Formats: sequence, C-alpha cells, structure tokens
Amino acid sequence: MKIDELILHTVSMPLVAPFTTSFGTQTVRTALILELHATAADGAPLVGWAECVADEHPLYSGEFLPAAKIVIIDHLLPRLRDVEVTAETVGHLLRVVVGHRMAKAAVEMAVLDAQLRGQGVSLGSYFGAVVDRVPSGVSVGIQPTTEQLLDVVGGYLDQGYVRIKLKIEPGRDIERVRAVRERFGDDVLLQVDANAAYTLVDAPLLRRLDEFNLLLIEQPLGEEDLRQHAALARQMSTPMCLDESITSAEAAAAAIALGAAAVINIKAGRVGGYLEARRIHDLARANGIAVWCGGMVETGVGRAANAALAALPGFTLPGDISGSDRFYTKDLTEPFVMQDGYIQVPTGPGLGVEPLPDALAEFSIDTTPVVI
Ligand SMILES: CSCC[C@@H](NC(=O)CCC(=O)O)C(=O)O
Ligand SMILES: [Mg+2]
Repeated sequence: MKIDELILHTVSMPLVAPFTTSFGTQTVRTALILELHATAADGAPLVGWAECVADEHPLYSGEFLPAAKIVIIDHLLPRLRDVEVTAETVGHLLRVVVGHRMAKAAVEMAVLDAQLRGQGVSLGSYFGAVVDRVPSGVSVGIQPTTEQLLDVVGGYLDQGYVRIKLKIEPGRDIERVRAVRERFGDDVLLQVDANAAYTLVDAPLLRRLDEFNLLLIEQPLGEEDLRQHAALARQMSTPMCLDESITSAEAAAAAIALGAAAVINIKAGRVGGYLEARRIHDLARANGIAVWCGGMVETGVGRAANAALAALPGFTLPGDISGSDRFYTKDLTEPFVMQDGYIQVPTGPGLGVEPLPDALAEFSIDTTPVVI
C-alpha cells in the first residue's frame, strides 16, 4: 500500500475510578488514536486504525504521548512517503529511528489493520489464533485501605474475573496480599505487579510473598535490572515475570537466558508492535516460558488487538484484558463485555472494531491530519 494520510486523534477519556500504581495515580486516559488512509496496489482505498499506548507522562516507560506524536509526524511518516508499505516491512523501514517503540508499534498497527481490512482477514486469523475467546484477568490498583481493597477485589470476583492482579508498592504489599488470601481463599488466581518499585535490598521482604501461592510476581525491580531479577528469582519460589524490561525479542532472549523471567507479560506497544509481540510469544514458547497479554488501559481499539494476540497458543495465563467497563463508562468502540470470565476475540476484518464516530468526537481533544 501507499500511505496517503494519517490522522492523529488525541482522546481524553475519564476513568471510572482512579487507578493507582507504584508510580502514581491516573484518573484520565489520554491516548493517541491513529486513523490511516492508504491506497492498495490495485488502487483500492484502505483505512486502518491503531492505538498508541504511550501514557501522557513518562512514568511507566521513557515514552510519553507528546513525544510519540512528534516522532510519528516528524520521523516515522517521512520515511514512509512514496514507498510501498506492508505490515511485514514497515518495522524494517522504520528501524533507523532509535527507540520510540510505542510510536512505531502504533504506525505498524495502523498499516496492519488497513492491510487486513483490505484482504477481509481478521487479526486473530492473521496471528494464528487457536481460540475464539480469551480468559479475562483484571488489574487492581493500590487502594487507600485494606478494606477498600477487599471490597474492590470482591466486586471483580463477583463480576467473574478469572484472575486478580494486585498492584503493590513498599508499605502496601505483604499485608494487602495476605488480607486478600484470607478473605477470598487459596483458589483465587492471584498475582502482584510492583512496576519496578523495589530493589534487590528488598529481597527478604519480597520472599515473604512466597507464602501466598501467587501465580507470579511482576517486575519487582527496575527496567534495566535483568541480572538483579535473576538473582531475586533464585531466592523466591514465586515465578518471576517481567513487563517493563522486555522491550524486544532480544531482551526476552536475554531475560530467559539469564533466568530473569519464568513468565513474560507481552505488550505489543512496549516491544515495538504486534509482529514483535508474536516473535516474543514464539521465542518464549520454544523456551517453555509462559506468556500472557498485558494491558495499558487501552480503549476498545487496542483491546481488540490484545484479544486477538492473546488467542495464540502460548498465552497460557489470563491477561489484563478486562471488559471496557473496568476503566471506562463509555468506550471509544462498541464495549468489550466480559462473559463468564472471557472476552470474545473479534472476528471481523482487521481489528474487527473501529471507533464510534460520536465517541471519537466526544473524547477528542485534538485532531492532527498529516498528509504524507
Ligand atoms: C497505568 S498502568 C499501565 C501498566 C500496567 N498495566 C496494568 O496494570 C493493566 C492495565 C489494563 O488492564 O489495561 C502494568 O504495569 O502492567
Ligand atoms: Mg506491569
């Protein structure tokens, strides 16, 4: 295809409740939605959609939305002018730009969606999905009190979520997890995510999590700390899972070789795109490493792609693929509704969903068309 225009929609969507992690509290999701217009080799018009998962502030990773927008407009799109682009080659065309994986992932996702819509092929089929629905886990933010945490967890369990992930941070960790275990029992699938809030000095404290039979502990240490995660993993029985540290298939290979990851949280945006995400899935599977699909509080646009990715055979643990109402009163697309603990994988061409015009208009705070 030849790219003709990319429209960058910046949307601001209020969250149903504050979402607190070890790096701050989010009450609104500001996201970049890409609308790609291209021309297929046979002259047919193509449209593709994508979501850039870079947060408004560089707190989860070094990327953030304003920078992603600049990189897309000033450094990525100029490299795609007047060249034949396919989903499988766009990453190669953009390789010269260092980093900015979330920005690159969004551009690749838009090209992939346009290509598949033009071919009438669903994203799940393209990936090699082996199931038509995926188990729905939920990420629970840090709550002001233990009682409030128990109320929130109880509510999600009542809704049918099959796995609970608790955000933790120093001072809100051991006792919170203990309270959840004591209230809801040992059978609840339970894991924790520290978002890099600890250091290896905290090993004696983190080892106390081993008594709770957790599925995994996610990213307790810093993004750069592969060796330290491996040292911590040797001291704990809880499987070590990495998120922020896994920025590419090479990083995944290093983490696996070092024993820093027994489980990997795969997020397409973090690793530069859904094709790299599938490569990491394949690598992990070949090494006997379980993977699951992480979330970045996506709207239905990104949620659709995550559901398709999570339908691959190596995604053996429930992902952070919740119903739209976990975060939004009104989603950008038709809402994803969890049913019996599962989310259906869209079956339409490409993503199988697209932003609803009224929702896009309601939540847009900026629209920047870029003619290539
Ligand atoms: C604002 S926190 C985003 C990153 C976080 N994501 C989640 O906790 C899941 C969010 C979701 O369900 O989309 C993670 O570190 O895994
Ligand atoms: Mg995480």
